Amino acid sequence: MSSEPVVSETRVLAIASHVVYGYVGNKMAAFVMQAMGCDVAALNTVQFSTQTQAIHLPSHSRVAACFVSVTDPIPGNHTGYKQFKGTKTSAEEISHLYTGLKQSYLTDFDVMLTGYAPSAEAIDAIGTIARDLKLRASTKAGSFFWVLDPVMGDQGELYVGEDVVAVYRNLLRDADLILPNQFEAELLSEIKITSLTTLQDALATFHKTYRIPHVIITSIQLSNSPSTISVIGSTARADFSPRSFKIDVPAIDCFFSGTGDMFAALTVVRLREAVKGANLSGIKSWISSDDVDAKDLPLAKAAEKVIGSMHAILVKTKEARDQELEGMSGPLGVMEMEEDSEKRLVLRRTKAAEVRVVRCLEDLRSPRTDWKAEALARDEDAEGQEVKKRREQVLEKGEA
Ligand SMILES: Nc1ncnc2c1ncn2[C@@H]1O[C@H](COP(=O)(O)OP(=O)(O)O)[C@@H](O)[C@H]1O
Ligand SMILES: Cc1ncc(COP(=O)(O)O)c(C=O)c1O
Repeated sequence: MSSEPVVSETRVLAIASHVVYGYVGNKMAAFVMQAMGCDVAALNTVQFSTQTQAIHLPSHSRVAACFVSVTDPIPGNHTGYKQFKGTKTSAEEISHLYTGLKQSYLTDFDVMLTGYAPSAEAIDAIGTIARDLKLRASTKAGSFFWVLDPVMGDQGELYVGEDVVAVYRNLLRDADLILPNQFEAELLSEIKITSLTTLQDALATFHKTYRIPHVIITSIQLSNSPSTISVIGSTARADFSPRSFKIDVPAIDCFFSGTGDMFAALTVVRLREAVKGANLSGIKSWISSDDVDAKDLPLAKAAEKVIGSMHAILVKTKEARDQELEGMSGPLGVMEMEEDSEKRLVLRRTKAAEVRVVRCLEDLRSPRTDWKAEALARDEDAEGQEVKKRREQVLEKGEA
């Protein structure tokens, strides 16, 4: 494993959550990008005590727009801590903070990375910032690239208001790369992904209808194999049809928090590197022709490295967590209040592991090279090729 070069001179505006404890949102993304040599300006959309995302509050109990104070117990499935406190940044505050940057002429960002935002209004405000940055970059013939992680939910459950979906759909046209998970891709494309064909249809919708040049669906269950996570990426061809690839990764039997943010941050770094720091905006400047095979796309090369780092770090996180949990199977009374018991209680209750990112800098910088992209065919293509092969065999036999 050779040490990888880090990206220099990349200025990123990162808009996502802040948590006091743990590694999700900007706590994860800003750390990763800074560790890899980027200058990061972090604008926080919430300030919470801990991760919360996987807590699925029913719509009627969703908390007020500006202040959150949730106490134990929270009903339903959750993978985060059962309680959290904190505040949400309003749309006005987000715009105000950006105005502050503009007034000081501090808007020369190469990339904007956006993650979780707490309301439709806040997401709208983020869209306005993206458009403004794009306009400013274009008037100076500069480069600007918006990586949009449309954080809305997972595995069939929304953890934002229903009004957020339409707001994201309105913003898609301005994004350069989107990073939905399977559920978010289905919500945005309005296509249920059940096969390679429907997957390609969803990708085609992003490219053709929304004119998004690049898409990575960060996790998808395509086959019936629960032991594999597929990462699917696509860069549009000149006619906006998908040119897609797949990278299969073994699923680790553990829930992690912050993996979406880690994936996004590493993608920013590795994509800049894959195009050798070139202007990311204007797909033509760094993808010369339609002949480039899907598996050789800069997006695919970047994704291979992203996964190479992530998988190594997640394996180590799981090992460390297993060690911590080892020997904790004895009875644990809620009344045991000494520090160790409290910690054990928290560990047991919290299903989502905090990724050990700060302890694994070497894995961030020198990704493993085990995961390779392969071009993705459409079901129909595969079927068509099978039919063609059989026809050729019949013809050969006939001629013989
Ligand atoms: N249990 C897991 N096993 C292996 N890899 C995982 C696991 N959970 C997350 N990942 C990695 O994290 C990436 C992003 O995860 P994903 O669940 O799609 O993020 P999110 O839904 O938070 O946006 C995946 O592409 C995969 O590489
Ligand atoms: C407040 C909060 N909690 C938890 C998460 C979990 O993140 P992930 O979906 O990447 O695991 C996020 C992600 O942005 C978050 O903002």
